[in-house]
Amino acid sequence: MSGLSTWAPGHGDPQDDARERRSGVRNASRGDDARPEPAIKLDGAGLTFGRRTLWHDVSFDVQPGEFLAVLGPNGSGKTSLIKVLLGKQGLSAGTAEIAGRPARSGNPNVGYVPQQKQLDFHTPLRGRDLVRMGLDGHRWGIGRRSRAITAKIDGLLDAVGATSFADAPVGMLSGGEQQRLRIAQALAGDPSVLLCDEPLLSLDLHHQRVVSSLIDRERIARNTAVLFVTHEVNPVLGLVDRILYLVGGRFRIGTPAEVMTTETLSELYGSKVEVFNVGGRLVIVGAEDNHAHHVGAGE
Ligand SMILES: Nc1ncnc2c1ncn2[C@@H]1O[C@H](COP(=O)(O)OP(=O)(O)OP(=O)(O)O)[C@@H](O)[C@H]1O
Repeated sequence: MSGLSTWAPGHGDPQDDARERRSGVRNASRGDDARPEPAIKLDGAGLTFGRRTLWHDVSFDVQPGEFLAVLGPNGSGKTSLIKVLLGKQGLSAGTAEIAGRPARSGNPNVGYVPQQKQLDFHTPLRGRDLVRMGLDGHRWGIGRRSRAITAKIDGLLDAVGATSFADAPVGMLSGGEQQRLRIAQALAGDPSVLLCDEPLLSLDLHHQRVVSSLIDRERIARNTAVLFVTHEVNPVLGLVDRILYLVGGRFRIGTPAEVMTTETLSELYGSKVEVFNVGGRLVIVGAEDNHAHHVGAGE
């Protein structure tokens, strides 16, 4: 796998400069003294299942406060990357670190929004219980009823627009309503790294905006690093600092302006892919036609 485009912000693109200011990552990227520990670091990482190599030689850092979108066709290994960072999937090669330590399961500094799965109708929990499960018990002394906990949960429920169904059994809620609760749950622990697997799936346009800007506010307020897997980049295009694009064992990483181009994506897919900017929205033509060739690459 080759990642030709390494992160090199500050090429004079005003949008890039704004992104750096928002995320406060300028010093980190230029090797100044104030360089923080990367929130996420992959070094020579590879993942192979049997004879199939999903990706290899993946090296990149995500800085605190950075918003990285991960794109790629079905089966390109996006969810597997998240599983590695959650410590649920071991690498075949290389290392994966969260804040300087090997990725491990149960890390309270990592928030996770899983790919959507409808909860069982009989799940014996209310919405607010689900959110409460995301609180770090050590910090909040879970078990004690505290006003601070209630206020925290109420604030999160309000932020995702879930107050009106917070006391309903979760299994009875729609997919989008459950998804908003999962996002509140993932944010409840004030994570320093937030891993989101298709968090906008099944949300209507209004709630896509609500959820994206909530995640972004959290990123800014707490300098949270966000790794955001999505098939649809447009809802977060104005928020992302960089894009990691995986296709058939290859990848590119860079700013949206670097990665989301006809030239870069055609090279990555190995066939003609066109990127059009239509009123600020990116329309990609040809990628879905071509990805089938690449899903099995490396086998
Ligand atoms: N534990 C495993 N053992 C064998 N194969 C696996 C395992 N986990 C994932 N795979 C395979 O790896 C490939 C990539 O899966 P992954 O879920 O990471 O892709 P993805 O890019 O997230 O796809 P999608 O966009 O469809 O969600 C799939 O073909 C999947 O079947």
